[in-house]
Amino acid sequence: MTPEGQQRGAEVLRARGIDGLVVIGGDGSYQGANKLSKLGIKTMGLPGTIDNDIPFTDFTIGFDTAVSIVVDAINKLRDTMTSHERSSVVEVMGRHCGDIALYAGLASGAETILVPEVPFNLDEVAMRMQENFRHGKRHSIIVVAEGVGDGEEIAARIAELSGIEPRVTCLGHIQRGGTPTHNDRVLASRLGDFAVQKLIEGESGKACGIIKGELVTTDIDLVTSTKKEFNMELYNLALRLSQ
Ligand SMILES: Nc1ncnc2c1ncn2[C@@H]1O[C@H](COP(=O)(O)OP(=O)(O)O)[C@@H](O)[C@H]1O
Ligand SMILES: O=P(O)(O)OC[C@H]1O[C@](O)(COP(=O)(O)O)[C@@H](O)[C@@H]1O
Repeated sequence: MTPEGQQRGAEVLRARGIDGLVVIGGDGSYQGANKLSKLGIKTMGLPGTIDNDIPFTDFTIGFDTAVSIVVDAINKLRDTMTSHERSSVVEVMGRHCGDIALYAGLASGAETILVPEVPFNLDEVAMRMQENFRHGKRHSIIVVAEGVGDGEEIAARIAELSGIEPRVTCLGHIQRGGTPTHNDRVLASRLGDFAVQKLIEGESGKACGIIKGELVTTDIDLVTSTKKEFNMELYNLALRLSQ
């Protein structure tokens, strides 16, 4: 947004007597909130994105719901994969962040999880599928974060390398809609209340988050200039459990 647009935004808020603003969103929303705060509007950011890609919070509002939709879909797919002895590539959202793939893959016992944060080798994936097949496990679920590449292309390459042709399911915008989980509702309620409390106490230019169950605020400048760290511990756990 242009500086004029930001200035106009601040003027409109003042003219309407709005003395505090809670902005819910991701990086773009936080940039806007930060600008408004620097123009004298008391502003707090709340992390709202299905991707869970905002640093200084363990979870973002919407992430739990998206993960639960993916887990539900994989549970359903697994029934046919086992009965028909097939494999599936499931493409999930997360253009730059593999958290949806990681949490949903771990929760649903996916055999392989491919995320943009961790380099991978499709030869190894294919070899593992063939080995499993030889040992009698004739189905496989491969969860792919969209940031890694196109699910169809990945499936085609796996078929070439392994001789096992996976079905592809791209969950797309299904992951973004529907009824929020109770975890998301509780998180949103707690964070919303906390943001308003902090505004009343006079804080501004901060983003609210939850770290190890505790509600925290962090300077928006720091949040927007930091990349969220990928949880390698969970990734390695998923890898161990799938072997
Ligand atoms: N520098 C900025 N100043 C003011 N508003 C901004 C700025 N950057 C982004 N925005 C506004 O924030 C909103 C949300 O940003 P967007 O990138 O679409 O989503 P997200 O918050 O999920 O990253 C947009 O309407 C955009 O106009
Ligand atoms: O409609 P598109 O362009 O595929 O966009 C979907 C994008 O939105 C996201 O779901 C994130 O959206 P939110 O930050 O609004 O939750 C990404 O995972 C995905 O890349």
